[in-house]
Amino acid sequence: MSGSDERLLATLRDFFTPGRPDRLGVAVSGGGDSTALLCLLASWRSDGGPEIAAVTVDHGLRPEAADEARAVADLCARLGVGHAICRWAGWDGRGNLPDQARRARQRLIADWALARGIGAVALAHTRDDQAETVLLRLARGSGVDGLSAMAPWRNAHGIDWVRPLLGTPRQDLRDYLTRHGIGWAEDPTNEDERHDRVRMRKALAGLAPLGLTAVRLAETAGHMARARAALDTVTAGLARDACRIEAGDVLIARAAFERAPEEIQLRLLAHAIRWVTSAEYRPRFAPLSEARAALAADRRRALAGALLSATRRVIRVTREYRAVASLAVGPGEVWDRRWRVLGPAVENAEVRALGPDGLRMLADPRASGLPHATLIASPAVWSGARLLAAPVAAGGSEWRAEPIFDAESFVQALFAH
Ligand SMILES: Nc1ncnc2c1ncn2[C@@H]1O[C@H](COP(=O)(O)OP(=O)(O)OP(=O)(O)O)[C@@H](O)[C@H]1O
Repeated sequence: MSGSDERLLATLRDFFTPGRPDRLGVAVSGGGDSTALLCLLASWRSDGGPEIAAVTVDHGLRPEAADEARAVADLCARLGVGHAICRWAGWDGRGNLPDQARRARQRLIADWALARGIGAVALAHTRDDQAETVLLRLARGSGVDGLSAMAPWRNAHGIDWVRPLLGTPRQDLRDYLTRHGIGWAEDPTNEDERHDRVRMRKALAGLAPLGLTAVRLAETAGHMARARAALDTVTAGLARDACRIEAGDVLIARAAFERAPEEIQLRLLAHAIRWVTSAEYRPRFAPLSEARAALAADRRRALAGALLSATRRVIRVTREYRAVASLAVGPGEVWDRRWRVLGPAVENAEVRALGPDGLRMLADPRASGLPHATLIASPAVWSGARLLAAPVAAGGSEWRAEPIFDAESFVQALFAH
């Protein structure tokens, strides 16, 4: 084994120390990076590394894809590594194809791992991928979170995704394969200049003589990741000390909020909005910053499906009625990803927002003490235009609204990065 091979193996060992899993999944596209990761993990396995199993997703989008997946299967057979091919046949011809393909791939790989009791899957992103990501994020005006680029570890879809090669140059992996006479597939989209990432890769070559190298950009990502973790910790502290959950709303003690630095205020608001709306992404900076200024001036703002309002003592982040006005599910089903309304079997019963009409039908609309905005966005049971129950707004019926959300998760999610 050459010294270069030894260094690559040491990278893997260091990455997984402490906490080396007994079994590890590896996602292999058949490209150079993931083929090298597969071979390195197989080599480590025979020297004390974890058991491994490999998976390839055939998106069925390029004619060569099936052959490439078979080539990975052949290589795995030679290495004595179990391998599965998952096929994606889900594209409906609409939407952003690369994005849909990536999401489908993640779900397929996670399902593959979960079905085998594999808790962690390794991806082969390299230092060059990291540097390209930083450049792409710079071009979008990202802040600390965006510039921290890809995390070496993250949990999603019920499994851990790990990137042990984030500090390794792509060329080192290609050299490794060449040294060992192992071939790989070149994905033609990696040369297609219609992709921003490809143009960034080419631009990097021109920027390197100015000192803007992949090494430097990856270092920036590392600094930003540490800063991000610190900011998240402070935000979580504020969430723990100054926030409570009421009927699914986030209530923030205003004095404590206003004492916090602007960056922490923005992070807490973004987190509260995401939590209340179950959104995948945080709101964009400009409208978020504008909403913060509006609150400081005692004005309300609707943002990304949430309604933000302030009284003298409390900032309240509520689900916006307009965002849920057209949602309808059967009793017992999840409504707005947040509530499940349960009650007696009634034909034609439907769960919809209470809305202003429903609120007017209540005998005592003020009984719960909750604000108007919270009440109209709360789940209610309807039969056509007839209100059967409003379990959040008014008790005393056979119907109850079970929160799907967990109030504890509001603080805990901030520690999850
Ligand atoms: N079709 C696929 N099947 C399984 N894993 C994949 C697939 N595509 C990508 N991956 C995994 O995700 C990682 C990142 O994907 P990305 O699209 O950036 O890589 P890639 O261009 O396919 O390159 P490579 O295989 O050389 O890493 C890959 O390194 C690999 O671990």
